[in-house]
Amino acid sequence: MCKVIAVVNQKGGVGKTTTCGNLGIGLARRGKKVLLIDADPQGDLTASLGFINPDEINHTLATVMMNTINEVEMDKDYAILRHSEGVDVLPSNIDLSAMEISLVNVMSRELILKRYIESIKQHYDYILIDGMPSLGMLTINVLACADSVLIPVQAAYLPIKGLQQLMKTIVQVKRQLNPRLEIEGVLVTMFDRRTKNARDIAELLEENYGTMLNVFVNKIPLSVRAAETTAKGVSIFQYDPNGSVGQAYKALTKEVLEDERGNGEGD
Ligand SMILES: Nc1ncnc2c1ncn2[C@@H]1O[C@H](COP(=O)(O)OP(=O)(O)OP(=O)(O)O)[C@@H](O)[C@H]1O
Ligand SMILES: [Mg+2]
Repeated sequence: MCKVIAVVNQKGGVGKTTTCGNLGIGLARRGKKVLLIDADPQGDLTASLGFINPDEINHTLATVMMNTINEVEMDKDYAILRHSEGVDVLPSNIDLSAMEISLVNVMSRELILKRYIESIKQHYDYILIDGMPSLGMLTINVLACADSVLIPVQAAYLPIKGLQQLMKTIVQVKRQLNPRLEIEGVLVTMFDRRTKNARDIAELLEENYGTMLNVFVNKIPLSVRAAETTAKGVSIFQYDPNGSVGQAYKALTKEVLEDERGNGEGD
């Protein structure tokens, strides 16, 4: 059984891409067959995995979605790139912006990505989707095809309003498009335990959302190492396996896998 996890938050720069890449590679290191989908026209996930010029890639999520709309057959490897650390990557670039705009005129436009995912999911244990910082039609597509949502939240700043808006969208998608959508959890990122502000925000999150949402026990510490990996095109496990961020993503991977076991699946 394949599980599709959407990494989503309409707030920018909260650690979505970093989490998607490192959790995905973390799961692959635990023997899982993983596909990472870059669903952001910025192409950050694509670039951070070492495919440094996303705009020069011809076959991307945009062409995959266009082919899906036009019912053009694709083989299962169409547009898929392979990363040296054992994950498959479906890249994106600026073409995805035009794609999102053109969705306006398409029938069942919320479900295009879902149609594609259904056609390839038998080949994977996990599909992780890196969302863009907006709640537009692409994000709706991402939520409509996911089994669960992982919400990274930056420890320095808690946008309660933004989270409420996100929850509202998730509830709407659940009601109208995807009844089985669940919350995987809220992940505190860039956590600096030395600052009172960060500790307060972590506490606030627990207090306000702890009963409704699963707040991951493991927080991702603030560390320049996390940012440095991006430039190297590798995961934190390769770049700095024993550092605090590597350990935290390893623990997060374990939490995600344990959750699976709790549902009677997993390794
Ligand atoms: N734990 C961390 N410690 C320090 N810096 C981090 C950490 N995690 C991510 N960063 C850096 O913070 C910036 C934002 O992270 P990232 O790109 O993952 O966020 P995002 O939510 O995907 O952003 P966007 O909304 O633009 O897609 C990046 O420069 C990244 O390298
Ligand atoms: Mg990103």
